[in-house]
Amino acid sequence: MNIKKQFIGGSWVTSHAGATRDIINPYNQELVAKVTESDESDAKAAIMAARKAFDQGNWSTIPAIERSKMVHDIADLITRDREELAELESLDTGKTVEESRGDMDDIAGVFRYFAEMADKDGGAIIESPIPHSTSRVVCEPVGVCGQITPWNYPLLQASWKLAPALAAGNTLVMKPSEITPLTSIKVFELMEEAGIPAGVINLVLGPGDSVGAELSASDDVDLISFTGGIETGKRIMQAASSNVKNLALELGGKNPNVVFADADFETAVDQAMNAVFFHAGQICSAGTRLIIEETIHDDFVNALVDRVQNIKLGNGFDEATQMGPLISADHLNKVINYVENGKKEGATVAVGGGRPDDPELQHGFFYLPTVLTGCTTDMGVVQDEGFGPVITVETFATEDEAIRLANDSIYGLSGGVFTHDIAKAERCVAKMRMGTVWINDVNLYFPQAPWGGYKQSGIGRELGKTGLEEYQETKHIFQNLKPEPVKWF
Ligand SMILES: NC(=O)c1ccc[n+]([C@@H]2O[C@H](COP(=O)([O-])OP(=O)(O)OC[C@H]3O[C@@H](n4cnc5c(N)ncnc54)[C@H](O)[C@@H]3O)[C@@H](O)[C@H]2O)c1
Ligand SMILES: C[N+](C)(C)CC=O
Repeated sequence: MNIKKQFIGGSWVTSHAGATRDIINPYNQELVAKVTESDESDAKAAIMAARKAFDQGNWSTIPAIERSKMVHDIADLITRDREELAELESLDTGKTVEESRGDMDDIAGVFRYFAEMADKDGGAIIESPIPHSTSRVVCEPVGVCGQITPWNYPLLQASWKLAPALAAGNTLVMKPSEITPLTSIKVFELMEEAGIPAGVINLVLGPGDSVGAELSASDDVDLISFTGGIETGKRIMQAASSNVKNLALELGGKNPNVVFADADFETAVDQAMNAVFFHAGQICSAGTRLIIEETIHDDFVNALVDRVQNIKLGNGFDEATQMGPLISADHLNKVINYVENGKKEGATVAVGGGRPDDPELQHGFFYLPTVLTGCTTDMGVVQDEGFGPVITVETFATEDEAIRLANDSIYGLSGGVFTHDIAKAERCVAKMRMGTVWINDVNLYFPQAPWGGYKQSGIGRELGKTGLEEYQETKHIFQNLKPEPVKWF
Protein backbone atom coordinates (compact mmCIF):
# COMPACT_ATOMS: atom_id res chain seq x y z
CA MET A 1 0.00 0.00 0.00
CA ASN A 2 1.37 3.46 -0.98
CA ILE A 3 2.06 5.74 1.93
CA LYS A 4 0.27 9.07 1.55
CA LYS A 5 2.58 12.01 2.10
CA GLN A 6 2.60 15.50 3.55
CA PHE A 7 2.87 18.54 1.25
CA ILE A 8 5.61 21.06 2.10
CA GLY A 9 6.97 23.86 -0.08
CA GLY A 10 5.31 22.44 -3.21
CA SER A 11 6.58 18.83 -2.78
CA TRP A 12 4.96 15.62 -1.51
CA VAL A 13 7.37 14.28 1.11
CA THR A 14 7.48 11.64 3.82
CA SER A 15 7.95 12.76 7.38
CA HIS A 16 11.37 13.58 8.77
CA ALA A 17 11.29 10.64 11.19
CA GLY A 18 9.72 8.20 8.70
CA ALA A 19 6.84 7.23 11.00
CA THR A 20 3.49 6.14 9.53
CA ARG A 21 -0.10 5.88 10.74
CA ASP A 22 -2.85 3.42 9.76
CA ILE A 23 -6.19 4.94 8.77
CA ILE A 24 -9.08 2.70 9.78
CA ASN A 25 -12.65 2.40 8.48
CA PRO A 26 -14.87 2.81 11.58
CA TYR A 27 -17.54 0.58 9.99
CA ASN A 28 -15.39 -2.58 10.03
CA GLN A 29 -11.93 -1.54 11.34
CA GLU A 30 -10.34 -2.44 8.00
CA LEU A 31 -7.20 -0.62 6.91
CA VAL A 32 -8.14 2.14 4.45
CA ALA A 33 -4.77 3.85 3.97
CA LYS A 34 -1.33 4.43 5.42
CA VAL A 35 -0.16 8.00 5.85
CA THR A 36 3.11 9.55 6.83
CA GLU A 37 3.14 10.77 10.45
CA SER A 38 4.59 14.26 10.81
CA ASP A 39 6.30 15.59 13.91
CA GLU A 40 7.40 19.01 15.20
CA SER A 41 10.28 19.22 12.75
CA ASP A 42 7.93 18.67 9.81
CA ALA A 43 5.62 21.33 11.19
CA LYS A 44 8.56 23.72 11.49
CA ALA A 45 9.59 23.02 7.87
CA ALA A 46 6.03 23.63 6.67
CA ILE A 47 5.81 26.89 8.63
CA MET A 48 9.13 28.04 7.11
CA ALA A 49 7.86 27.22 3.59
CA ALA A 50 4.68 29.22 4.22
CA ARG A 51 6.69 32.10 5.75
CA LYS A 52 9.02 32.25 2.74
CA ALA A 53 6.12 32.15 0.27
CA PHE A 54 4.31 34.91 2.12
CA ASP A 55 7.38 37.12 2.39
CA GLN A 56 8.14 36.65 -1.33
CA GLY A 57 4.61 37.90 -2.03
CA ASN A 58 3.92 35.63 -4.99
CA TRP A 59 0.39 35.03 -3.69
CA SER A 60 -0.38 37.93 -1.36
CA THR A 61 0.53 40.63 -3.89
CA ILE A 62 -0.87 39.19 -7.14
CA PRO A 63 -4.08 40.85 -8.38
CA ALA A 64 -7.05 39.58 -6.38
CA ILE A 65 -8.83 38.64 -9.59
CA GLU A 66 -6.13 36.03 -10.26
CA ARG A 67 -6.53 34.57 -6.80
CA SER A 68 -10.28 34.53 -7.37
CA LYS A 69 -9.87 32.56 -10.60
CA MET A 70 -7.66 29.93 -8.98
CA VAL A 71 -10.02 29.49 -6.02
CA HIS A 72 -12.84 29.03 -8.57
CA ASP A 73 -10.71 26.39 -10.30
CA ILE A 74 -10.37 24.51 -7.00
CA ALA A 75 -14.18 24.47 -6.71
CA ASP A 76 -14.46 23.06 -10.24
CA LEU A 77 -11.95 20.33 -9.47
CA ILE A 78 -13.83 19.37 -6.30
CA THR A 79 -17.01 19.10 -8.36
CA ARG A 80 -15.16 17.01 -10.96
CA ASP A 81 -13.90 14.59 -8.28
CA ARG A 82 -17.02 14.75 -6.09
CA GLU A 83 -17.66 11.00 -6.04
CA GLU A 84 -14.07 10.05 -5.20
CA LEU A 85 -13.95 12.66 -2.44
CA ALA A 86 -17.32 11.56 -1.02
CA GLU A 87 -16.22 7.92 -0.93
CA LEU A 88 -12.94 8.81 0.77
CA GLU A 89 -14.82 10.86 3.38
CA SER A 90 -17.18 7.97 4.11
CA LEU A 91 -14.34 5.42 4.34
CA ASP A 92 -12.58 7.69 6.79
CA THR A 93 -15.53 8.78 8.95
CA GLY A 94 -18.19 6.07 8.49
CA LYS A 95 -20.84 8.61 7.51
CA THR A 96 -23.22 7.66 4.70
CA VAL A 97 -22.00 8.39 1.18
CA GLU A 98 -25.19 10.36 0.63
CA GLU A 99 -24.20 12.71 3.48
CA SER A 100 -20.65 12.91 2.13
CA ARG A 101 -21.93 13.83 -1.35
CA GLY A 102 -23.90 16.66 0.25
CA ASP A 103 -20.74 17.76 2.08
CA MET A 104 -18.78 17.85 -1.19
CA ASP A 105 -21.42 20.06 -2.81
CA ASP A 106 -21.30 22.38 0.22
CA ILE A 107 -17.49 22.44 0.02
CA ALA A 108 -17.43 23.37 -3.66
CA GLY A 109 -19.96 26.09 -2.78
CA VAL A 110 -17.67 27.44 -0.06
CA PHE A 111 -14.73 27.75 -2.49
CA ARG A 112 -17.02 29.47 -5.04
CA TYR A 113 -18.36 31.89 -2.42
CA PHE A 114 -14.92 33.03 -1.28
CA ALA A 115 -13.59 33.08 -4.87
CA GLU A 116 -16.40 35.54 -5.66
CA MET A 117 -15.50 37.69 -2.65
CA ALA A 118 -11.76 37.80 -3.35
CA ASP A 119 -11.83 40.75 -5.76
CA LYS A 120 -15.01 42.54 -4.71
CA ASP A 121 -13.92 44.88 -1.92
CA GLY A 122 -10.82 47.00 -2.38
CA GLY A 123 -11.31 48.96 0.83
CA ALA A 124 -13.02 52.23 1.77
CA ILE A 125 -12.50 55.97 1.60
CA ILE A 126 -12.94 57.65 4.99
CA GLU A 127 -14.20 61.24 5.33
CA SER A 128 -11.09 62.71 6.94
CA PRO A 129 -11.74 65.31 9.69
CA ILE A 130 -8.26 66.77 9.00
CA PRO A 131 -8.07 69.50 6.30
CA HIS A 132 -5.94 68.78 3.20
CA SER A 133 -5.69 65.07 3.78
CA THR A 134 -6.97 61.75 2.53
CA SER A 135 -7.87 58.79 4.65
CA ARG A 136 -8.55 55.29 3.40
CA VAL A 137 -8.78 51.74 4.65
CA VAL A 138 -7.39 48.70 2.88
CA CYS A 139 -7.50 45.03 3.79
CA GLU A 140 -4.36 42.93 3.64
CA PRO A 141 -3.71 39.24 4.31
CA VAL A 142 -2.78 38.37 7.89
CA GLY A 143 0.28 36.34 6.84
CA VAL A 144 1.04 32.72 7.69
CA CYS A 145 -2.05 30.87 8.92
CA GLY A 146 -2.05 27.69 10.99
CA GLN A 147 -5.25 25.70 10.47
CA ILE A 148 -6.25 22.76 12.65
CA THR A 149 -9.37 20.70 11.90
CA PRO A 150 -11.42 17.92 13.56
CA TRP A 151 -12.51 14.46 12.37
CA ASN A 152 -16.28 14.84 12.18
CA TYR A 153 -16.55 16.98 9.02
CA PRO A 154 -12.94 16.68 7.85
CA LEU A 155 -13.06 18.43 4.48
CA LEU A 156 -16.01 20.72 5.18
CA GLN A 157 -14.28 22.28 8.19
CA ALA A 158 -11.04 22.47 6.17
CA SER A 159 -12.82 24.30 3.33
CA TRP A 160 -14.15 26.97 5.73
CA LYS A 161 -10.48 27.80 6.45
CA LEU A 162 -8.69 27.11 3.16
CA ALA A 163 -11.00 29.04 0.85
CA PRO A 164 -11.07 32.40 2.73
CA ALA A 165 -7.35 32.18 3.60
CA LEU A 166 -6.46 31.78 -0.08
CA ALA A 167 -8.98 34.36 -1.29
CA ALA A 168 -7.50 36.93 1.11
CA GLY A 169 -3.90 36.24 -0.03
CA ASN A 170 -2.47 34.34 2.94
CA THR A 171 -0.15 31.36 3.00
CA LEU A 172 -1.02 28.45 5.25
CA VAL A 173 -0.15 25.23 6.99
CA MET A 174 -3.05 22.86 7.60
CA LYS A 175 -3.15 20.00 10.07
CA PRO A 176 -6.24 17.80 9.68
CA SER A 177 -7.29 15.40 12.40
CA GLU A 178 -4.81 12.54 12.48
CA ILE A 179 -7.79 10.11 12.32
CA THR A 180 -9.32 11.49 9.10
CA PRO A 181 -6.70 13.05 6.78
CA LEU A 182 -7.69 11.46 3.45
CA THR A 183 -9.91 14.12 1.86
CA SER A 184 -7.59 16.89 3.00
CA ILE A 185 -4.70 15.12 1.23
CA LYS A 186 -6.82 14.79 -1.89
CA VAL A 187 -7.87 18.44 -1.87
CA PHE A 188 -4.24 19.53 -1.55
CA GLU A 189 -3.60 17.53 -4.73
CA LEU A 190 -6.44 19.44 -6.37
CA MET A 191 -5.12 22.80 -5.14
CA GLU A 192 -1.72 21.90 -6.61
CA GLU A 193 -3.45 20.99 -9.89
CA ALA A 194 -5.22 24.35 -9.82
CA GLY A 195 -1.82 26.03 -9.83
CA ILE A 196 -1.49 27.47 -6.33
CA PRO A 197 2.21 28.49 -6.13
CA ALA A 198 4.69 26.37 -4.17
CA GLY A 199 4.87 27.18 -0.48
CA VAL A 200 1.47 28.90 -0.32
CA ILE A 201 -0.34 25.76 0.84
CA ASN A 202 1.31 23.23 3.16
CA LEU A 203 -0.12 20.10 4.73
CA VAL A 204 1.22 18.26 7.77
CA LEU A 205 -0.28 15.03 9.09
CA GLY A 206 0.03 14.01 12.68
CA PRO A 207 -1.06 14.31 16.27
CA GLY A 208 -2.31 17.46 17.92
CA ASP A 209 -0.06 17.54 20.96
CA SER A 210 3.10 17.72 18.79
CA VAL A 211 2.29 18.99 15.28
CA GLY A 212 -0.77 21.03 16.27
CA ALA A 213 1.01 22.44 19.32
CA GLU A 214 3.94 23.57 17.13
CA LEU A 215 1.57 25.44 14.81
CA SER A 216 -0.17 27.09 17.77
CA ALA A 217 3.02 28.19 19.49
CA SER A 218 5.30 29.15 16.57
CA ASP A 219 6.31 32.81 16.38
CA ASP A 220 6.32 32.48 12.59
CA VAL A 221 2.58 31.82 12.48
CA ASP A 222 0.42 34.97 12.43
CA LEU A 223 -3.00 33.43 12.85
CA ILE A 224 -4.26 30.15 14.23
CA SER A 225 -7.71 28.95 13.21
CA PHE A 226 -8.91 25.92 15.13
CA THR A 227 -12.05 23.79 15.00
CA GLY A 228 -12.38 21.11 17.64
CA GLY A 229 -13.06 20.45 21.29
CA ILE A 230 -13.20 23.03 24.07
CA GLU A 231 -10.24 21.69 26.09
CA THR A 232 -7.99 21.67 23.01
CA GLY A 233 -9.24 25.16 22.20
CA LYS A 234 -8.14 26.40 25.61
CA ARG A 235 -4.67 24.89 25.13
CA ILE A 236 -4.35 26.50 21.71
CA MET A 237 -5.46 29.85 23.09
CA GLN A 238 -2.68 29.68 25.68
CA ALA A 239 -0.06 28.62 23.14
CA ALA A 240 -1.16 31.35 20.72
CA SER A 241 -0.44 34.00 23.34
CA SER A 242 3.33 33.45 22.79
CA ASN A 243 3.34 35.97 19.93
CA VAL A 244 -0.21 37.32 20.37
CA LYS A 245 -1.46 35.52 17.25
CA ASN A 246 -4.77 36.27 15.69
CA LEU A 247 -7.08 33.56 16.95
CA ALA A 248 -10.25 31.93 15.62
CA LEU A 249 -11.86 29.14 17.65
CA GLU A 250 -14.83 27.01 16.57
CA LEU A 251 -15.53 24.78 19.56
CA GLY A 252 -18.22 22.47 20.80
CA GLY A 253 -21.92 22.84 21.48
CA LYS A 254 -24.70 21.44 23.64
CA ASN A 255 -27.53 22.75 21.59
CA PRO A 256 -31.14 23.15 22.75
CA ASN A 257 -34.12 22.45 20.54
CA VAL A 258 -37.19 24.12 22.09
CA VAL A 259 -40.56 22.71 20.98
CA PHE A 260 -43.78 24.55 21.90
CA ALA A 261 -47.12 22.75 21.98
CA ASP A 262 -48.42 24.82 19.05
CA ALA A 263 -45.67 23.62 16.69
CA ASP A 264 -46.48 21.37 13.77
CA PHE A 265 -46.18 18.04 15.56
CA GLU A 266 -44.96 15.82 12.70
CA THR A 267 -42.40 18.37 11.58
CA ALA A 268 -41.08 18.93 15.09
CA VAL A 269 -40.68 15.17 15.71
CA ASP A 270 -39.00 14.70 12.35
CA GLN A 271 -36.63 17.60 12.88
CA ALA A 272 -35.83 16.59 16.46
CA MET A 273 -34.44 13.40 14.91
CA ASN A 274 -32.59 15.21 12.12
CA ALA A 275 -31.11 17.51 14.74
CA VAL A 276 -29.31 14.74 16.56
CA PHE A 277 -29.02 11.54 14.53
CA PHE A 278 -27.29 12.75 11.36
CA HIS A 279 -23.71 11.45 11.38
CA ALA A 280 -24.54 9.58 14.60
CA GLY A 281 -24.78 12.84 16.51
CA GLN A 282 -21.14 13.72 15.85
CA ILE A 283 -22.02 17.29 14.90
CA CYS A 284 -21.04 20.39 16.84
CA SER A 285 -24.51 21.85 16.32
CA ALA A 286 -26.45 18.64 17.04
CA GLY A 287 -29.71 19.43 18.83
CA THR A 288 -28.91 17.15 21.75
CA ARG A 289 -31.11 18.91 24.33
CA LEU A 290 -34.78 18.53 23.46
CA ILE A 291 -36.81 20.97 25.56
CA ILE A 292 -40.53 20.25 25.15
CA GLU A 293 -43.63 21.99 26.47
CA GLU A 294 -44.90 19.65 29.18
CA THR A 295 -48.42 19.28 27.73
CA ILE A 296 -47.09 17.40 24.68
CA HIS A 297 -44.24 15.53 26.36
CA ASP A 298 -45.78 12.04 26.39
CA ASP A 299 -47.13 12.14 22.83
CA PHE A 300 -43.89 13.61 21.56
CA VAL A 301 -41.64 11.06 23.25
CA ASN A 302 -43.86 8.18 22.08
CA ALA A 303 -43.72 9.42 18.48
CA LEU A 304 -39.97 9.91 18.73
CA VAL A 305 -39.36 6.44 20.17
CA ASP A 306 -41.51 4.85 17.42
CA ARG A 307 -39.38 6.41 14.74
CA VAL A 308 -35.98 6.20 16.43
CA GLN A 309 -36.17 2.42 16.86
CA ASN A 310 -36.53 2.10 13.08
CA ILE A 311 -33.38 4.03 12.20
CA LYS A 312 -31.30 1.72 10.00
CA LEU A 313 -27.68 1.41 11.14
CA GLY A 314 -25.06 0.04 8.79
CA ASN A 315 -22.37 0.55 6.20
CA GLY A 316 -22.37 4.11 4.87
CA PHE A 317 -21.88 2.66 1.38
CA ASP A 318 -25.22 0.80 1.60
CA GLU A 319 -28.06 2.96 0.19
CA ALA A 320 -30.43 1.74 2.92
CA THR A 321 -28.19 2.90 5.77
CA GLN A 322 -29.43 5.96 7.67
CA MET A 323 -26.80 6.12 10.41
CA GLY A 324 -23.18 4.97 10.46
CA PRO A 325 -20.82 4.14 13.32
CA LEU A 326 -18.99 6.42 15.73
CA ILE A 327 -15.47 7.41 14.71
CA SER A 328 -13.35 5.18 16.98
CA ALA A 329 -13.26 2.67 19.80
CA ASP A 330 -12.19 5.44 22.20
CA HIS A 331 -15.10 7.60 21.21
CA LEU A 332 -17.55 4.68 21.47
CA ASN A 333 -16.37 4.07 25.05
CA LYS A 334 -16.82 7.75 25.81
CA VAL A 335 -20.44 7.64 24.59
CA ILE A 336 -21.13 4.40 26.50
CA ASN A 337 -19.84 5.98 29.74
CA TYR A 338 -21.71 9.21 29.06
CA VAL A 339 -25.07 7.38 28.86
CA GLU A 340 -24.26 5.13 31.83
CA ASN A 341 -23.52 8.24 33.91
CA GLY A 342 -26.78 9.77 32.72
CA LYS A 343 -28.64 6.69 33.95
CA LYS A 344 -26.90 6.95 37.33
CA GLU A 345 -27.95 10.61 37.50
CA GLY A 346 -31.61 9.53 37.08
CA ALA A 347 -32.25 9.69 33.33
CA THR A 348 -34.51 6.98 31.86
CA VAL A 349 -33.63 5.22 28.60
CA ALA A 350 -36.76 5.47 26.42
CA VAL A 351 -35.03 3.80 23.47
CA GLY A 352 -31.47 2.72 22.66
CA GLY A 353 -28.96 3.08 25.45
CA GLY A 354 -26.41 0.53 24.27
CA ARG A 355 -24.68 -1.20 21.38
CA PRO A 356 -26.77 -2.91 18.66
CA ASP A 357 -27.11 -6.75 18.74
CA ASP A 358 -26.91 -7.16 14.95
CA PRO A 359 -23.91 -9.48 14.28
CA GLU A 360 -23.09 -7.50 11.12
CA LEU A 361 -22.40 -4.40 13.19
CA GLN A 362 -20.07 -5.97 15.75
CA HIS A 363 -16.84 -4.96 13.98
CA GLY A 364 -17.86 -1.31 13.78
CA PHE A 365 -18.06 1.34 16.49
CA PHE A 366 -21.86 1.44 16.54
CA TYR A 367 -24.08 2.86 19.26
CA LEU A 368 -27.88 2.79 19.14
CA PRO A 369 -29.77 6.04 18.65
CA THR A 370 -30.85 6.88 22.17
CA VAL A 371 -33.56 8.97 23.82
CA LEU A 372 -33.12 9.80 27.53
CA THR A 373 -36.16 11.16 29.37
CA GLY A 374 -36.59 12.67 32.84
CA CYS A 375 -33.56 14.89 32.38
CA THR A 376 -32.75 18.07 34.26
CA THR A 377 -30.13 20.77 33.72
CA ASP A 378 -28.05 19.69 36.72
CA MET A 379 -27.17 16.38 35.03
CA GLY A 380 -23.83 15.88 33.29
CA VAL A 381 -25.66 14.24 30.42
CA VAL A 382 -27.49 17.54 29.83
CA GLN A 383 -24.44 19.78 30.30
CA ASP A 384 -21.60 17.85 28.66
CA GLU A 385 -21.08 17.45 24.94
CA GLY A 386 -21.46 13.66 24.44
CA PHE A 387 -20.95 13.85 20.65
CA GLY A 388 -23.01 10.71 20.02
CA PRO A 389 -26.54 9.74 18.90
CA VAL A 390 -28.08 10.67 22.25
CA ILE A 391 -30.87 13.15 22.94
CA THR A 392 -31.96 14.26 26.40
CA VAL A 393 -35.52 15.39 27.07
CA GLU A 394 -36.45 18.19 29.47
CA THR A 395 -39.84 19.87 29.89
CA PHE A 396 -41.05 23.41 30.48
CA ALA A 397 -44.30 25.07 31.49
CA THR A 398 -43.71 28.68 30.40
CA GLU A 399 -41.85 30.58 27.70
CA ASP A 400 -39.49 32.08 30.31
CA GLU A 401 -38.67 28.64 31.62
CA ALA A 402 -37.97 27.37 28.11
CA ILE A 403 -35.47 30.18 27.54
CA ARG A 404 -33.85 29.68 30.93
CA LEU A 405 -33.31 25.97 30.20
CA ALA A 406 -32.06 26.68 26.67
CA ASN A 407 -29.46 29.16 27.95
CA ASP A 408 -28.34 27.03 30.90
CA SER A 409 -25.06 25.93 29.32
CA ILE A 410 -21.45 26.98 29.07
CA TYR A 411 -21.88 26.57 25.31
CA GLY A 412 -23.64 28.90 22.87
CA LEU A 413 -23.21 27.48 19.40
CA SER A 414 -26.73 26.95 18.07
CA GLY A 415 -30.35 26.30 18.99
CA GLY A 416 -33.78 25.69 17.51
CA VAL A 417 -37.31 26.91 18.27
CA PHE A 418 -40.43 25.18 16.95
CA THR A 419 -43.72 27.13 17.12
CA HIS A 420 -46.44 28.52 14.84
CA ASP A 421 -46.45 31.76 16.85
CA ILE A 422 -43.96 34.02 15.07
CA ALA A 423 -43.98 36.69 17.78
CA LYS A 424 -43.17 34.03 20.38
CA ALA A 425 -40.40 32.64 18.16
CA GLU A 426 -38.86 36.11 17.77
CA ARG A 427 -39.04 36.75 21.55
CA CYS A 428 -37.21 33.47 22.18
CA VAL A 429 -34.60 34.05 19.50
CA ALA A 430 -33.80 37.49 20.91
CA LYS A 431 -33.02 35.92 24.29
CA MET A 432 -31.17 32.79 23.13
CA ARG A 433 -27.41 33.26 23.61
CA MET A 434 -26.19 31.36 20.55
CA GLY A 435 -24.37 32.13 17.32
CA THR A 436 -27.06 30.51 15.16
CA VAL A 437 -30.75 30.05 15.95
CA TRP A 438 -33.17 28.24 13.64
CA ILE A 439 -36.93 28.86 13.70
CA ASN A 440 -38.85 25.73 12.64
CA ASP A 441 -35.72 24.11 11.26
CA VAL A 442 -32.43 22.57 12.41
CA ASN A 443 -28.77 22.34 11.52
CA LEU A 444 -28.76 24.53 8.43
CA TYR A 445 -25.62 26.36 7.39
CA PHE A 446 -24.47 27.89 4.12
CA PRO A 447 -21.49 29.96 2.96
CA GLN A 448 -23.36 33.28 2.92
CA ALA A 449 -24.21 33.26 6.66
CA PRO A 450 -21.64 33.55 9.47
CA TRP A 451 -21.03 30.53 11.72
CA GLY A 452 -19.59 30.54 15.24
CA GLY A 453 -20.38 30.46 18.90
CA TYR A 454 -21.30 32.62 21.87
CA LYS A 455 -19.84 31.85 25.28
CA GLN A 456 -17.40 28.91 25.35
CA SER A 457 -18.38 27.72 21.86
CA GLY A 458 -15.69 29.88 20.39
CA ILE A 459 -14.23 33.13 19.21
CA GLY A 460 -14.88 34.67 15.79
CA ARG A 461 -17.04 33.65 12.85
CA GLU A 462 -16.33 31.49 9.83
CA LEU A 463 -18.28 31.83 6.58
CA GLY A 464 -20.04 34.96 5.35
CA LYS A 465 -18.24 38.29 5.09
CA THR A 466 -16.78 37.71 8.56
CA GLY A 467 -15.24 34.46 7.34
CA LEU A 468 -13.05 36.46 4.93
CA GLU A 469 -12.37 39.22 7.47
CA GLU A 470 -10.85 36.66 9.87
CA TYR A 471 -8.07 36.27 7.31
CA GLN A 472 -7.51 40.00 6.80
CA GLU A 473 -5.71 42.76 8.64
CA THR A 474 -7.23 46.22 8.33
CA LYS A 475 -4.87 49.05 7.54
CA HIS A 476 -5.75 52.76 7.80
CA ILE A 477 -3.70 54.93 5.43
CA PHE A 478 -3.64 58.67 6.12
CA GLN A 479 -2.00 61.11 3.72
CA ASN A 480 -1.21 64.76 4.41
CA LEU A 481 -1.69 66.63 1.13
CA LYS A 482 -0.12 69.86 2.43
CA PRO A 483 2.80 68.85 4.63
CA GLU A 484 4.43 71.69 6.55
CA PRO A 485 6.10 72.00 9.97
CA VAL A 486 3.69 71.80 12.88
CA LYS A 487 5.99 73.80 15.24
CA TRP A 488 4.55 72.29 18.41
CA PHE A 489 8.08 72.03 19.89
N1 LIG B 1 -17.93 24.92 16.19
C1 LIG B 1 -17.80 24.21 15.08
O1 LIG B 1 -18.07 24.69 14.00
C2 LIG B 1 -17.29 22.79 15.15
C3 LIG B 1 -17.30 22.04 13.98
C4 LIG B 1 -16.85 20.72 14.04
C5 LIG B 1 -16.42 20.16 15.24
N2 LIG B 1 -16.43 20.92 16.35
C6 LIG B 1 -16.03 20.34 17.64
O2 LIG B 1 -14.91 19.46 17.48
C7 LIG B 1 -14.92 18.46 18.50
C8 LIG B 1 -14.70 17.10 17.89
O3 LIG B 1 -13.51 17.08 17.19
P1 LIG B 1 -12.16 16.40 17.72
O4 LIG B 1 -12.46 15.30 18.66
O5 LIG B 1 -11.31 16.14 16.54
O6 LIG B 1 -11.54 17.60 18.56
P2 LIG B 1 -10.09 17.70 19.20
O7 LIG B 1 -10.05 18.98 19.93
O8 LIG B 1 -9.73 16.46 19.92
O9 LIG B 1 -9.12 17.74 17.93
C9 LIG B 1 -9.27 18.71 16.92
C10 LIG B 1 -7.93 18.93 16.25
O10 LIG B 1 -7.03 19.49 17.21
C11 LIG B 1 -5.83 18.76 17.21
N3 LIG B 1 -5.22 18.89 18.53
C12 LIG B 1 -5.37 18.09 19.61
N4 LIG B 1 -4.62 18.54 20.64
C13 LIG B 1 -3.98 19.64 20.21
C14 LIG B 1 -3.06 20.57 20.82
N5 LIG B 1 -2.65 20.43 22.09
N6 LIG B 1 -2.62 21.61 20.09
C15 LIG B 1 -3.03 21.77 18.81
N7 LIG B 1 -3.89 20.93 18.18
C16 LIG B 1 -4.37 19.87 18.87
C17 LIG B 1 -6.24 17.36 16.81
O11 LIG B 1 -5.14 16.61 16.35
C18 LIG B 1 -7.27 17.67 15.73
O12 LIG B 1 -6.63 17.95 14.51
C19 LIG B 1 -16.28 18.58 19.16
O13 LIG B 1 -16.15 19.23 20.38
C20 LIG B 1 -17.08 19.43 18.17
O14 LIG B 1 -18.15 20.12 18.74
C21 LIG B 1 -16.85 22.23 16.34
C1 LIG C 1 -20.37 23.17 11.42
N1 LIG C 1 -20.99 21.89 11.02
C2 LIG C 1 -22.40 21.91 11.38
C3 LIG C 1 -20.87 21.73 9.58
C4 LIG C 1 -20.31 20.75 11.57
C5 LIG C 1 -20.22 20.70 13.01
O1 LIG C 1 -19.74 19.73 13.56
